[in-house]
Amino acid sequence: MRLSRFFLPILKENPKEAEIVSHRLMLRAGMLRQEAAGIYAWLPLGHRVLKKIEQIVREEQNRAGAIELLMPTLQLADLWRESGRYDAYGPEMLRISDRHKRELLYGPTNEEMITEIFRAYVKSYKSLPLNLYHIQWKFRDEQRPRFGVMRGREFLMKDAYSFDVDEAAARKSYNRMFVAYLRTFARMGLKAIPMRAETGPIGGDLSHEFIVLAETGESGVYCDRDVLSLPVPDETVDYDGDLTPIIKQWTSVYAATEDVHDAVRYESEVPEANRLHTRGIEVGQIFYFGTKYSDSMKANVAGPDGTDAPIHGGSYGVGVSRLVGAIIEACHDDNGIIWPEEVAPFRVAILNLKQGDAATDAACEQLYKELAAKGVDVLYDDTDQRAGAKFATADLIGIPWQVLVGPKGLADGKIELKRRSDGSRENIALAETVARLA
Ligand SMILES: Nc1ncnc2c1ncn2[C@@H]1O[C@H](COS(=O)(=O)NC(=O)[C@@H](N)CS)[C@@H](O)[C@H]1O
Repeated sequence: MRLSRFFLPILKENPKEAEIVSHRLMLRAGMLRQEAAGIYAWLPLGHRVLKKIEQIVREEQNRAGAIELLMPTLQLADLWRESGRYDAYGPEMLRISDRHKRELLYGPTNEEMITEIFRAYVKSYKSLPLNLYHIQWKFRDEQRPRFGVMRGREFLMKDAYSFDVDEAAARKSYNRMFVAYLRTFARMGLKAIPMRAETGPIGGDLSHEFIVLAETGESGVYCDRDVLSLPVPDETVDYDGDLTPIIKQWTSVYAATEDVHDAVRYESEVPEANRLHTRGIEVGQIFYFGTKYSDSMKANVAGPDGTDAPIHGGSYGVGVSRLVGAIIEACHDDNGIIWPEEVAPFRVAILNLKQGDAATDAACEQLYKELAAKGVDVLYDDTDQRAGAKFATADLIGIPWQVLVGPKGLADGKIELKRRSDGSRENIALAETVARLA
């Protein structure tokens, strides 16, 4: 992409409404624009990151055996009356009536709808286990939307729903999602710690929140520092195998959100030096809720003995749009964002330090073409800004690799390669650059 033809409305000043660094940087880096309280337009740079995050979530859900579909954002109120949640959900629910005065709502979550889809088609235990998911916008009329995408009103969620014949099978589905979440967040360069959590309006009695430690996080957390160095399963993990050793390893080290914190256990189990009481950002939450929805909505299957019984369910959410902010909270410095390579909007930024100089322009064009031909996401700053402004922009928007091309270096056949994450620079031969970055 040529920056001269992109749409990147960088802000020079810090927007006053931004209270936390991720909100500030998303606005300054031209990633996001507020259209209403808690409702955002995703500008091109932000949209590229959102899509990269979404794709990692999708890949790990698919690897764990979940099957993608897409449910609508609008749902019939009557569907929620079946489960009894229509009134229970409270003011966070956006209630809508259409031209025929039919009562609808903008879905805050989809347990009822996925249960309706399931019960319409699945009648036998032989079709289980089943895990269906989608990546869809949600609406929750938060009292106080704040911190940008961290607590929005319209936000993007991956929500998966598992269906099993009994609790034992449902716990296996839960464990598959637990492991998939460990992998998902690690691939984004995050340390997200699974912590025992409250179940709240979703229900059930087993839930883990996946928390990224960050001072600005809304969740208070207590954990044993050792949990930060546990190994994340690699891509050879066998989702059809026994995952309990992994779950046991990750749940035997103390880690709990403040609403389920057990001070006595914490004090007795966690050595003083290992105690970590801090804050964190909840980037995902998983629930086992048994027959909560299948009872009320009559989602039954015939068991091996032929008798009908309600399925055992679980739901598994990831805050896809919240993750954009969470990653910035975890990966930034005074100059701006530092994108982990897997989610960066572009992998390489080419900075032409003397726009208009024939040799420099030619070298940049050549590099741009060759890198693009190798499928590398490149942003070529071909604007007529002076070099200092180009450095500042590249640092602000957090592109992992900067290729600095100027007449002095070119005279020796060299360019300067800068790594955004640690600021390290090295002079390399122009001819080597593509091989280094492709
Ligand atoms: N207001 C919000 N703004 C941005 N992200 C949010 C918001 N509310 C929740 N999320 C994200 O969505 C994830 C899942 O939301 S949840 O309420 O915990 N879980 C569910 O809704 C279940 N139905 C999972 S399928 C959360 O972990 C959080 O990362």
